[in-house]
Amino acid sequence: MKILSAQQLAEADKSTIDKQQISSNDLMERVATLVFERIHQRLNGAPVPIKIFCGIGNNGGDGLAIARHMIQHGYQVTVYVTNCSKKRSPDFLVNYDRIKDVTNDWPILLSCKEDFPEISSQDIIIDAIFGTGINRALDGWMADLIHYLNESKTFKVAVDMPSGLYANTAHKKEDAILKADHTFTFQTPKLSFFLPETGDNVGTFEVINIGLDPEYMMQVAPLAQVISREAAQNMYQPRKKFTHKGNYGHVLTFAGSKGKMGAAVLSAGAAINAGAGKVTAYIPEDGNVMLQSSLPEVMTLQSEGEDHITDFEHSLKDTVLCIGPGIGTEKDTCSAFAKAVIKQSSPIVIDADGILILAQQPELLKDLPKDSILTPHDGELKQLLGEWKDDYERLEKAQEFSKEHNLILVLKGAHTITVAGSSQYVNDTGNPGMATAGSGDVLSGVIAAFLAQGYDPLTATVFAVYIHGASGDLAAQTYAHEGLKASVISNFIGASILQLFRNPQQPQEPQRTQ
Ligand SMILES: NC(=O)C1=CN([C@@H]2O[C@H](COP(=O)(O)OP(=O)(O)OC[C@H]3O[C@@H](n4cnc5c(N)ncnc54)[C@H](OP(=O)(O)O)[C@@H]3O)[C@@H](O)[C@H]2O)[C@@H](O)CC1
Ligand SMILES: [K+]
Repeated sequence: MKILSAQQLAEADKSTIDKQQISSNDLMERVATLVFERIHQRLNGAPVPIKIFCGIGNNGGDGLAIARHMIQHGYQVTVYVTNCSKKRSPDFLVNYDRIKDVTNDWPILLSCKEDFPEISSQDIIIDAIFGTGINRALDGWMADLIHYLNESKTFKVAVDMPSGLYANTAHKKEDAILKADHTFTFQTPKLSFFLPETGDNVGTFEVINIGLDPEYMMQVAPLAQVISREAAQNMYQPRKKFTHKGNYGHVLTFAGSKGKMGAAVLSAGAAINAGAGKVTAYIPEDGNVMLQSSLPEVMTLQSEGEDHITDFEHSLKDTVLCIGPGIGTEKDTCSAFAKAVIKQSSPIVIDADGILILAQQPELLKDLPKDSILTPHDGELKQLLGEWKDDYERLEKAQEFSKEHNLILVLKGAHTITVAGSSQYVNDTGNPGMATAGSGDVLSGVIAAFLAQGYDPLTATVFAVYIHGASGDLAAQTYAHEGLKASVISNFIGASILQLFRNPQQPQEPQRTQ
């Protein structure tokens, strides 16, 4: 699913009105009806007090139209309009009149702090103050209103966007932004929903298809793409019947050191669990017993170094190299790392200490095969790119780095973002339980396994990130977030691939009858 900028959404809006030969107010009515239906499905006529706060632009117009539908269906609604400017949008004005036709009264105008209504914990707040048209930080009593609403303990639903939030530009820390519990957003999610500095304002969100011009939506170059289940289904490459392990590639993991042999077990184990035909773990000598007893399916090669890898003399022909988990940054490990990456001609997966070594020896970057994949967490990313001032600069710097070195960057986080040149792919699977030691080692093994099975580097990466998150989601259904650990996530890889093609309505287990 594409993520568009606020400006692109306004263009899509215009194009829809032209092509579908409807008025902008017809489109607003369509949107408001769709939001109303979703709210009605959930509330089912419940007699809860609902307070709808409307701005004076089109987001406010949406709010007024939603309010009208709710009132006509018997809901207990009070409508407030933030009287912050005389410049009201034409569609706001149409709906301002229409609601009066229904209630025989004008909505309550708010013009200063003293006008703020009392809010009880039973209320539901619907926020239709600002949407994609916000163009500067809120100030004065409007900022106070947002803080006032945030302080209330009530459930808050945002229309299109939480008010005060920009769709795709950076905020200052002190900006007033509504903290919604749920957001109904129109046509495409906004980039700010996925970024750590702003994502928490959105709560859970659902994207409502409001039928914007399909032609525009098809041709527009998005800011980023969210990898949906459908996209992941299309990436999957089923195995063919008359094949053997040689058809599914050979992964060589270069991982582990004394005290961190788990990283070697996890990356090699994940590569096997994600379908690599063969996996060899290249490890320090002392780790051999542990690795062989933990992973009988995996072959080993040992470095002469007993507690860390000190050398690398092996051939990498027809092998996918996955390098870095738990290797440390000893001097001889760094030279072994350099030897291995220089030898390799096909894309390499580089994680953890491997990224730190690259940051220390940036001259190695030019020796990396094109489309090699780096999977840094933010600490490692800062070593590569330096500090950034906000989430957007982080993405810009990552894009520049990716273009300059012809590499794919996997920016790990709540919504992992894969950056390949100017393209960005936002992952929507995964959960906070996956913030656990070794989770990244598993991801590197999964990416390597898909590369080995013949997926192109970008698809291998984006698909692996999706499957890794989906494995964590499935595992969390049994283990809860707290009980998740990296080896458990790895054991759910197969189940998450199966789940890709299961009907979501289908029960996962037979219903038990007592
Ligand atoms: N895209 C689509 O396809 C569809 C979009 N739709 C809906 O339209 C919404 C976008 O509507 P919109 O463009 O009218 O902008 P909106 O968010 O209501 O605010 C604009 C007003 O805010 C003002 N303003 C701005 N910043 C301010 C500040 N800091 N402090 C104070 N004022 C500030 C600004 O005033 P000005 O900058 O001119 O002073 C202007 O008056 C979108 O989110 C969705 O809900 C659907 O109805 C149909 C399909
Ligand atoms: K809003």
